Amino acid sequence: MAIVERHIALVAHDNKKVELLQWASFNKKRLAPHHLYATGTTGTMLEFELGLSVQRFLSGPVGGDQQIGGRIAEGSIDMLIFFWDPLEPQPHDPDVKALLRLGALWNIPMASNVATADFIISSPLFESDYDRAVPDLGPRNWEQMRDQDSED
Ligand SMILES: O=C(CO)COP(=O)(O)O
Repeated sequence: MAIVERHIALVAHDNKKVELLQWASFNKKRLAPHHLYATGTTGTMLEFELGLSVQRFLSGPVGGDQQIGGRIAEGSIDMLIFFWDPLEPQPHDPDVKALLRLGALWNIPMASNVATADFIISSPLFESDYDRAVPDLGPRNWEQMRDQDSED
C-alpha cells in the first residue's frame, strides 16, 4: 500500500538541536519520503548533517516560526516536530507561542519532545490516511456582526 506523504515541519531551539539531529538521524529512513520543512538553522543542520532535502524558511527569531504557523493555517503543513527549550526564554517567545497555538488550533500532530516524536513516528497513522478534524473557521460574517452591533 502506498504511504501517505506528510508535510512535516522540524524545528529546534539551540539547546535542543542536537536532540533533534539525533532523533532525525535515527528516523532518517522514515522521514525521507515525506516533505520536510524547517526554520533556517534547523534546516541547514538537517541538510548538512543528514543530507535530507528540507524546505528552509527564515530563522526562527526573524520570522521562521511565523512562516511555519502560516503554512499550518493554510493547510500546507500537517505535522510539527518542535523541540522548544523549556529552560530558556527566547527573544521571539511570542512567535513560539503563536506557532504552538496554531498547531493546537488546526489540530495537527505536534511533538515537543523526543518521547512524543517517537510515539508519532511509530504510529500506524503516521503514513496512513487520517481524517483530521479541522475546525470550521470560515470568514466571519460581517453583515451579521454589523446587524448584531446595531441591535445592542
Ligand atoms: O528559533 C527557532 C524556533 O523558535 C528555531 O530557529 P532556527 O532553526 O533558525 O535556529
